[in-house]
Amino acid sequence: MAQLLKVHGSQNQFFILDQTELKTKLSQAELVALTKQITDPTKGLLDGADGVLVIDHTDHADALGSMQVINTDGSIASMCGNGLRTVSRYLADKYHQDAFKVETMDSDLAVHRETSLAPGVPTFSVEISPVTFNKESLPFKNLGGDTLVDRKVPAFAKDLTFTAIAVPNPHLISFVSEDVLHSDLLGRLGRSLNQPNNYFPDGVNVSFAQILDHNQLFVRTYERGVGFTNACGTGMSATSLAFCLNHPNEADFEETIAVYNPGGMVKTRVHDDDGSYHIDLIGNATFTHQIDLPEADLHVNNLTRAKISDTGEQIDYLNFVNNLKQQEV
Ligand SMILES: N[C@@H](CCC[C@H](N)C(=O)O)C(=O)O
Repeated sequence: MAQLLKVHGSQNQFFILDQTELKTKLSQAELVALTKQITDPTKGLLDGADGVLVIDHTDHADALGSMQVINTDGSIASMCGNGLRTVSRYLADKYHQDAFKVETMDSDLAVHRETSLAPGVPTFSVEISPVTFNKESLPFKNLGGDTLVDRKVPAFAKDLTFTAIAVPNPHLISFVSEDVLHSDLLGRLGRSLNQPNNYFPDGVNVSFAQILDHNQLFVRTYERGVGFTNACGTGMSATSLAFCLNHPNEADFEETIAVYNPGGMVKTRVHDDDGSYHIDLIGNATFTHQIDLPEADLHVNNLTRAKISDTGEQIDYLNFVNNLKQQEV
């Protein structure tokens, strides 16, 4: 039998597949086919998900494993912050270690177990880096400069300013009013920049942020390869950096920033090492279900014999979210 886990970070939902536990690893084409099927809200399992996180062996020093991120549409992402927390918990439990690195597409990232955000809510901190702003690394074009930091882009919206940051997956960020946050602009912009367009040839994750207070944000994201998501970890990290850079009187480097999102809340800490930035992303790593199915079925993308068991962890996560709401009232 093979095993998958249904997991989430701030209710950004994924399936975890550990290739090292299989007799025969899935090929890349099989992984993509499985992702498109299992994450589909109607044809998949457990109302689908935003992607699949594939764990494999690594030979990199200090790393316990590697993580590949496959978005629900089958595209590959260089990073996933919420997903990395859940992969970190999986590897921490498997190898009985609380601090180590995980190999991702562009870099080996330091992760560690953190004090729980709430009872029964396993919590991990993950490094978000490398951070770049140049148009080649995002990539972007036709935006009138080599970087885009707190600048108006009338083609995107008349009265808003935008910041583009790669962490290393690409993010476009704007600080907006509550009305704009809940308008249809984010969806329209996200959709148009994630089909063939004149600005972001590889697409881009688009986040709108509302400043709630000093070192406090609410962030909503339209994700590349996914659409609207409950939360985007790299998006909230990139937005925290933009918060420190563009609103220096309202946000502090090296201090904890609370980032609320439709799926809950995470904490970030933005570090400035002489103009080179990295971010700590701290939040839940919840396993909601275990799925057992014959390994042969995974290879042919047949989910009909999957046996699903509930871990019971979601109740504790929802208590954590309900307590956040009570604190806000
Ligand atoms: N939800 C993720 C980001 C997933 C990748 C993204 N859709 C992309 O294509 O860059 C996160 O938590 O960071």
